[in-house]
Amino acid sequence: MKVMKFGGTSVGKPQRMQEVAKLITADSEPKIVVLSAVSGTTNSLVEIGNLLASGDRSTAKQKIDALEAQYQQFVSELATTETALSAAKDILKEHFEFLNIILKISYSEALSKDILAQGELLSTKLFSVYLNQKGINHMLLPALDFMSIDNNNEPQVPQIKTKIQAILQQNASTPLFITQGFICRNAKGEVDNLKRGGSDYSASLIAAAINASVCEIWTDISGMHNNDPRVVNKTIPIEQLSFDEAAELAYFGAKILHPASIWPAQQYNIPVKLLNTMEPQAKGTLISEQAASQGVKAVAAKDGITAVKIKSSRMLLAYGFLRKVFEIFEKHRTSIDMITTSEVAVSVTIDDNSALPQIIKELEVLGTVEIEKDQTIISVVGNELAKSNETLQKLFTSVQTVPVTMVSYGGSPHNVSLLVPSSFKQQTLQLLNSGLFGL
Ligand SMILES: Nc1ncnc2c1ncn2[C@@H]1O[C@H](COP(=O)(O)OP(=O)(O)O)[C@@H](O)[C@H]1O
Ligand SMILES: N[C@@H](CC(=O)OP(=O)(O)O)C(=O)O
Repeated sequence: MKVMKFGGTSVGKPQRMQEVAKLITADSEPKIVVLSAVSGTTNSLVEIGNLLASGDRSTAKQKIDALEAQYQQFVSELATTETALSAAKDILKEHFEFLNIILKISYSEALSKDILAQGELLSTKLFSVYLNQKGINHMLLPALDFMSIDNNNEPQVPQIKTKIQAILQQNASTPLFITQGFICRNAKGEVDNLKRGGSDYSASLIAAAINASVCEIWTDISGMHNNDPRVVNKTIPIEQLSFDEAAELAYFGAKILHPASIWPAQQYNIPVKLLNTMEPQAKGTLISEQAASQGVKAVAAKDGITAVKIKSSRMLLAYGFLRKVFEIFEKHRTSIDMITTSEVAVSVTIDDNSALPQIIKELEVLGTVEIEKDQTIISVVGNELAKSNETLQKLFTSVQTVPVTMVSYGGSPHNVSLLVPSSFKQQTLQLLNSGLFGL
């Protein structure tokens, strides 16, 4: 059995859904198909939630109506029989009535998650209507029946496994299951989600839970590219990556994959393929245990980083100092990305500033604290990067003109990270594209 995940752009138009139907029926292997929301929908739902949170119900109502009008147009193109059109319109009625009811209820965090879940519920149900119209045998598998996270927002893999396997056993003759990416239930049993872009994570978790033959992530580009195609002019696809390399790239900003989407596949050794819905013949990228070759594979950038530098003469020869620093970040549930130390100072980077004022206050007991906001981590990812002197030499020669504020290497042999002011991000990615890849 395999897992095929289609992202927002792959189901973003009625014609795209028709293409997806062809791709999932191209071979006879049983499959679980994971769909994201139609592209743009989750952003609209976020806006609606934010408007409700700020008490602006009338603009929220306008947004809901505009979204409904888009979906009415969508279903009028997708459904070509009266039965299908009526089924699709019933689905829209149900979900837009729900959004309109929410307008009247007082806003809460839990309600905002319910709002966000409407995108994936709509896309999967409408796709199911289309499959019925085409006479394609399938079953809708509600993600809220099996996908769950614990108190720390971590997926509960053993429970997911038990639940999904029971459903599959009860429906052993069904060749095709359609389910929602992104959405799940939290420890309180409420509707929740795996964070933006989380459908990749859903797919990988499902692939791990059913021990799939492969986890295919279908998107709008032919695999992982060597650099961010939204930022630099020329990029090339990478044919093969190891799990470790792919995880580094996903974590450090390659938007094609959700940051956490690799570990479930890696833990259960399930190959992941990145493929293009618009160009299904293209090779894409195979992600597996094996790294194809040594050397640099790709560069990625992660924005919205803050550097925190703690200087203390007391650090000199003081054991336990780093523990005290890390405990403060841990207490405020703020994870650290990069770390560098010298004898008198330690610098770390964080991507979540929500607890920064309290963190600074507590760090100031240990030493002087300097903060640098609007930074970007540029990660150069590959296999055994430092085995070749040439790689490091080329890397640092490339970025000679950039004011690099931190450098990190050694945490893994697959990553060299540089911290640069965000205003230098594009220039740095471009310089590395020429210096490391000759592009
Ligand atoms: N290194 C990279 N390789 C490929 N795509 C990348 C990379 N970095 C960023 N991207 C962007 O990721 C996009 C695909 O991810 P995403 O928009 O989440 O797709 P989907 O909606 O299908 O899940 C591509 O269109 C591309 O612009
Ligand atoms: N719809 C969700 C989940 C997701 O993964 O979407 P996509 O596959 O289009 O990145 C989001 O926009 O965050």
